[in-house]
Amino acid sequence: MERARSTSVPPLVSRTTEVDAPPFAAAFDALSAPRTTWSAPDDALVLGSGAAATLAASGPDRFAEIRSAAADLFDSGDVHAGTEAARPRVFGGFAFHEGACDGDPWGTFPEARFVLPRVQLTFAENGAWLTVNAAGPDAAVDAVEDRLAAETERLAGIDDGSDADAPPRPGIAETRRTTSRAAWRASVEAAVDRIRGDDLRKVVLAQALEADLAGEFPLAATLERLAGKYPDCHRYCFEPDGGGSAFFGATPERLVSLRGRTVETDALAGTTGRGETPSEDEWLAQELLEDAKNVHEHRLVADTVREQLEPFAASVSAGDRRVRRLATVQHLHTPITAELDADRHVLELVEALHPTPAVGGLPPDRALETIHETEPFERGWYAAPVGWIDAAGNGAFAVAIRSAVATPRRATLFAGVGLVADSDPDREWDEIQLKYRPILDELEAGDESAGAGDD
Ligand SMILES: C=C(O[C@H]1C=CC=C(C(=O)O)[C@@H]1O)C(=O)O
Repeated sequence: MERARSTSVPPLVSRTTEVDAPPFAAAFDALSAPRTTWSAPDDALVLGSGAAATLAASGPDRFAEIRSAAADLFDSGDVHAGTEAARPRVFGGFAFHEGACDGDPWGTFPEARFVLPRVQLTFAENGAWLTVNAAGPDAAVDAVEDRLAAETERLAGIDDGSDADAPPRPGIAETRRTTSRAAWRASVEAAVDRIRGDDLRKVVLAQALEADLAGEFPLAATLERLAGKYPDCHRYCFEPDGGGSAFFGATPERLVSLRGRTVETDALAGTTGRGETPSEDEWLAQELLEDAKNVHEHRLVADTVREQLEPFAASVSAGDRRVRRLATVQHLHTPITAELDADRHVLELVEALHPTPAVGGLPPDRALETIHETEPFERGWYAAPVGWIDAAGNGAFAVAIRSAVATPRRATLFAGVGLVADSDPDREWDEIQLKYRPILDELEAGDESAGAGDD
């Protein structure tokens, strides 16, 4: 069994001060790799830089190994934080399944990797906070306090970029699909046959789209634009050691958040487009709420999430099914909350829930087998859990959809759809194109872009 590797070991020293922070994009550009960003509708925006400790793991025990490495790291913390959100956290994610990072563009992404940032800038409701973390035998309070003073000064000297225009979108020179329309039709028909044959109840099949960029990819500006357009989504960005590429996105799907014994999660599945007018939007939403295929596809997710939480919970309750409206699509959404029956670590819940049938399928083993046999690319961290963990075992995780891996001149986008017995290949193809839009819109540079055609 491979053990989680920690490049640094406790003790952990962490100091925080309140700062006047520059705008997010200016701070992001000024900080060094590996950089991490995390932000959720009910959470502070955190920007991490460097690694005071890196926890990595692979294989079937990767969730447990990260949990135990994080417990070791946080075990002997000497932490002074001015506010809850600025306390040290490790940020990172997991591969969708074992072996999912064996191939392009995932070469630099381990199957599980969490980083305690050396420098953590937190934009919270009660102000901006700068945290410096150190871990390992050489971690010393004096050195951390000196570094905090130096980083505060450095932050104050960052040009806030207010005189400069945000860098433009890079434009797309060329795109390549992993899956032709003919191959897609054949795959969907084969999956639907399996579902009708009782072998499978649901499977989520995905595609990837590789885009050669016409100009340099402006990561900070892209993250800032996504934040403006998707304020209700979880936004995330992870650079592997040394930087050079980044996995990022804006996902509407929370996997799980745990604070104390209170769990919040979402069932999100079943999709339609946006209308041209408010009344068309409303009509589409109503049709989605009543559509038997989408309701079935959604119910499988909501029921499974509830069932998976039950063994941990004193109570589980689900809200009404509703429509979640995003900039490019509308989804069926059921919010689910639970109270745990005992203290648990958030990664126990992550492991139990992933992959939900919103990104895997049912039964899970058969769905994963179908995904392996069908998809001609590796999912890597796409559709997998990304988020953070703190010293108390609290944390928040999102499902990394509406995402891409980007290097300065290339981006690979991912999108998938849930298939049930009456799924139609062409409608599902169109849905995939809609799900590329959040990232594609940030890559295309108006008219001069080649864009992603229909076939
Ligand atoms: C797998 C994806 O979306 C999932 C989440 C919401 C709705 C979905 C659907 O309607 O098919 C998918 O289950 C994706 O965006 O790549």
